[in-house]
Amino acid sequence: MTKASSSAKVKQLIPKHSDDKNRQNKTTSSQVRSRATVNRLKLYRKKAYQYDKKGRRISGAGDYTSNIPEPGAGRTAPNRRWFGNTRIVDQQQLEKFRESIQNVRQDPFSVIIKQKKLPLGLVDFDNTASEKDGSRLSLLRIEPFEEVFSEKKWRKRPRIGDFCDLKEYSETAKKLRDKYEASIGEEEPVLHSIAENSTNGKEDSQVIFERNHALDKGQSKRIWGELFKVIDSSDVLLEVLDARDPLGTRISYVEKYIQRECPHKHVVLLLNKCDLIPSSVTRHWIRYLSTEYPTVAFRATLQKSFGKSTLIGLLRQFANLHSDKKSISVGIVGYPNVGKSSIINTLRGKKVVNVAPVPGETKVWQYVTLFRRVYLIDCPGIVHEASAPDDAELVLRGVVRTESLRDEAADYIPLLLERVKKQHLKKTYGILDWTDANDFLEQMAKKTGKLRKGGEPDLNTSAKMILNDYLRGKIPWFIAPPDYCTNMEQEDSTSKGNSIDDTEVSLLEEKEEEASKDVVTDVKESTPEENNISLNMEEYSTWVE
Ligand SMILES: Nc1nc2c(ncn2[C@@H]2O[C@H](COP(=O)(O)OP(=O)(O)OP(=O)(O)O)[C@@H](O)[C@H]2O)c(=O)[nH]1
Repeated sequence: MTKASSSAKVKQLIPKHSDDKNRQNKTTSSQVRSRATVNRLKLYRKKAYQYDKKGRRISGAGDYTSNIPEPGAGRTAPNRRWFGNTRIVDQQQLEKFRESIQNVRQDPFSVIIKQKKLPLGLVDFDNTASEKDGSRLSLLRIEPFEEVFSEKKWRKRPRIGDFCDLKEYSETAKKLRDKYEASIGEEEPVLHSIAENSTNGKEDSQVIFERNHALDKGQSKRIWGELFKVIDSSDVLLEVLDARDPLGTRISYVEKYIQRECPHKHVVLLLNKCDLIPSSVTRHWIRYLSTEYPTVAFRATLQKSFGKSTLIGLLRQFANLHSDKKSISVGIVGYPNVGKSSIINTLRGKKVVNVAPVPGETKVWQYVTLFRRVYLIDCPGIVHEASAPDDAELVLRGVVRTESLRDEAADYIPLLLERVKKQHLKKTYGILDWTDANDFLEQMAKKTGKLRKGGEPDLNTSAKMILNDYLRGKIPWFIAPPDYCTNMEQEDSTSKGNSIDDTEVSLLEEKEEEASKDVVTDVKESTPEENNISLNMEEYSTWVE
C-alpha cells in the first residue's frame, strides 16, 4: 500500500466533528473527545420526554429513558422490616394502659419519667373527647377526605378585596385603622371623667384623673416576657403563694399554661410566710392545695427557717428523676412581694439576691446555683390581670408599693377592716372602738400625730401606714381555707384546737433536722401530712385566744 492511500484511510476513521459519535473510544490526545464523552454530552442536551403542541407526551428521552414506563398509581408490597420496632397490643391491654396512665397523671405526688419512651399519643387519643373539642385527631371528621384530598377538593380563596390599585388599597387600610383606633379609645378605661359624678360647675366637668399606673405592677409585657423566659428554662416550677391569701396570690393562668404547653414540667406550690398564720390554717391549706400539686409550707428567713429541708429533699428527688440531664433548673414564680428572693436566700443560707419589703425589687430573671446539679431562677413578681378583680384587692395582695398610692390610700381601708378581726386591730393600735373606716382613720391619725395644717387629721398618710403594717405582718390576718370552719369544729372535739404545745414544736423541729441530713429518694414520701409545720410560740401568742 502506498503512503498516500494509508493516510486517506486514517482521515476517514477520525471524524472531524466534535459531536460525531463514530470516533475512537480511546483517544491519544486529552484534547480530543472520546466516543463516551460525546454520548454523554448528547444525553445531557436531550429532554427527558418530548411533547406535542397539545402537551401530550410523544416519546421518551432517547436510549436511556425511552424504556422506562411512566409512573402511575401502584402498590408497594409490605415489608416486615417496617414494623420491626413495634409491639402489638390488644384492646384490653390498651385500655389498661390508658387507665393506669390517667391515674398517675391525676396524682400530684406521682411523676412520669422518660415520657418520650411511652406511647402517650395512644392515651390522648380519645374519640369522643377529640370530637368535642375539635382537636387535631378528629381532622377528618371536621373536613371530609373528599374535600381535602380528592379531585373535588376545595380551598378557601383569600379575600383580597375590590381594589384596583395600591393607592386605593392603602386608603382603605388607613380608614379601617382609624375606625379600629376609635373603637379602642371607647373601650379603654384609662381616663375616668368625674364629670358624671359632679353636680355643679363647669370647672368640675373638666377635671379628669388618670388611673394610677402603680396599680398595673407585674402586668407589663416586659415582666411577662421574663416569666416566659423562666418557664422555658425551668424543669421544675415553684409557685410561691402568700400563706395569708394563697388563692388570691395563685396564678392559675400559669398553671394552665404549663398543663397545656409543657405538661412534662413539674409544678410545686410553696406556701410561704406560714409563720404569719396559725398552724391549723396552714395544715388546712396544705391539705386543700395538695389535691392539685405537691405543696410545701415554708418560712423564708435566714435564722429560723421552716420547710427548707423538705424543699431541698424534694428538689434532690427531681434532680434524681432527671439523672439523664446534666443539671435541672428550678424557676421560682409568683406574685410580687410573696418572698421569692427570700426563699432563694434561705435555701442558700446567705444573702445572694436582693430582698426588700416592697414589691418590684426583682427586675429581671437571675440564675443562682443551689447544688452542683440544681440551679434556681428568680423571676420578677407577676400579676395576672384577669385574676385581680379590683384595685383594692391588688393593694391588699401587696402588689403595689404604698408610697406610690396617691390620695386613694384611704379607699382601701374598708376592705382591710373587713378582713382583719377587730380585736387584733384594737390590740395592735390600742384604739377601743370605731364606727366606720373614716372614724378609724381619724382616730389613728390623731393617735400617731399624722396631722395637717390646722390640726386636721391626715387620713391618707395614716391609711398608708396601716396598709404597710397589714402587708408586713404587723397586723395578724388570714383568709381561711374553704373547708376551715367545719373541719375546725371536728378537730376541736377530738383534739386541742389550733394551738400546738412546745413539745410538739420541738419534736417537729427535730424531725426536720433529721430529714435535712437524708437524701430523700422517693417522691411518694413527701405527703401533705408530713408538711405539718412547727411554730414559734412567741410569734403566735396573738392567735391563741
Ligand atoms: N414573716 C415573713 N416574711 C417574709 C417571708 N418571706 C419573705 N418575707 C418578707 O417579704 C418581703 C418580700 O420579700 P422578697 O423576697 O423581696 O419578695 P419577692 O417575691 O422576691 O418580691 P419581688 O421582688 O417583688 O418579686 C421581705 O420583707 C421579706 O422579709 C416569710 O416567710 N415570713
